[in-house]
Amino acid sequence: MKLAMPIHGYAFRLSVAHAHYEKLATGKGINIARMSGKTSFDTLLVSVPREYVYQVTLNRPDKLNALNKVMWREIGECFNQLNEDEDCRAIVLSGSGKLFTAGIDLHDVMEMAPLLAEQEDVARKAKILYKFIVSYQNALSALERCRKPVLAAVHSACVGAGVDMVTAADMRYCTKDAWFQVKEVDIGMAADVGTLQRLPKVIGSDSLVRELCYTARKMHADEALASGLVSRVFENREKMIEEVLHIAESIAKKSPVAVQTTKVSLVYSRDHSVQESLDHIATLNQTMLQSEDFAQATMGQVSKDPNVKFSKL
Ligand SMILES: CCC/C=C/C=C/C(=O)SCCNC(=O)CCNC(=O)[C@H](O)C(C)(C)COP(=O)(O)OP(=O)(O)OC[C@H]1O[C@@H](n2cnc3c(N)ncnc32)[C@H](O)[C@@H]1OP(=O)(O)O
Repeated sequence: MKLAMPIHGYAFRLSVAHAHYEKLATGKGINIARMSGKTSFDTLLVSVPREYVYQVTLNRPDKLNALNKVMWREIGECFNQLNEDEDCRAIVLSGSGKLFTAGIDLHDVMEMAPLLAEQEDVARKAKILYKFIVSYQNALSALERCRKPVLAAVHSACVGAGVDMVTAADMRYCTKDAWFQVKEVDIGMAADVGTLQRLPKVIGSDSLVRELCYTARKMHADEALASGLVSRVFENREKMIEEVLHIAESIAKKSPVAVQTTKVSLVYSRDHSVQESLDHIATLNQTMLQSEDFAQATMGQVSKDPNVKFSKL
């Protein structure tokens, strides 16, 4: 079948965008990303294992990747930068060492008490806490605000703030020894950086969400799969990373206009009515369907060409 596509006016240009980052080859054949803005992070390892695929690894293995103040800040900075990075089309989020993350750094939590004690008045104390909470919320919401799909790859354990974090990701995968724990009630608090807001939308069963959040019991990989928290379970971390990178790569080969508009629309639709969401995508696509990607991808389908290359976005 031949399809005439009005491609005149579309400049099928090679990307001339200025280089945003430099890839540095390492001995392992993985490229360490040097992004615009901050070039490296103290608590995160950022690499480019496949074309257009970034991997962000939580990297405090000695402390089981507990989220300390620096890591909270760097997560927000990193995902905000990747949102802007035209060389990034999909992101794999993983943890280094023994497990994915042990949640918030409990030493930081304990440091809060003397800080609050400096203030006598409840309103002044509350103001300090409010700023903390909102800045931590924003750090994790950066995963969701980032237009590039985020694929969380969880090995061994994902505790407390880790669950807040992965529920802000697009997809979740885990190893067969993995467990998830909404641990906040065990440290005497209601979760406040995403789990209570997003987990009910992810796994659907309100009853199960409440059980997990009130009891802080562990949910193991088989139950995480059955409940829909994760899409797939893998034998071990190595096999999981390999396969999740493969999924990310398949996303990165598609039109960035199509994928990123899809993410924006899915996030919007989760929080709005069907009609509001239909209006929203109609408004987006009245522009996006004029993109060169639409013409190129459609022609690729018609001509059965699986190797259409899309310009950077
Ligand atoms: C505005 C706030 C919003 C956010 C709220 C978030 C809330 C939460 O995240 S609640 C959950 C907090 N996390 C925990 O309660 C988990 C604590 N850790 C553990 O229970 C165990 O470490 C674990 C079962 C995960 C693993 O046990 P394992 O025996 O394998 O390891 P450990 O010997 O316990 O730990 C090894 C070293 O890591 C340090 N560490 C572990 N977790 C944390 C942590 N959350 N914060 C700080 N440090 C942690 C542990 O102290 C060991 O360090 P070292 O003694 O120097 O070897």
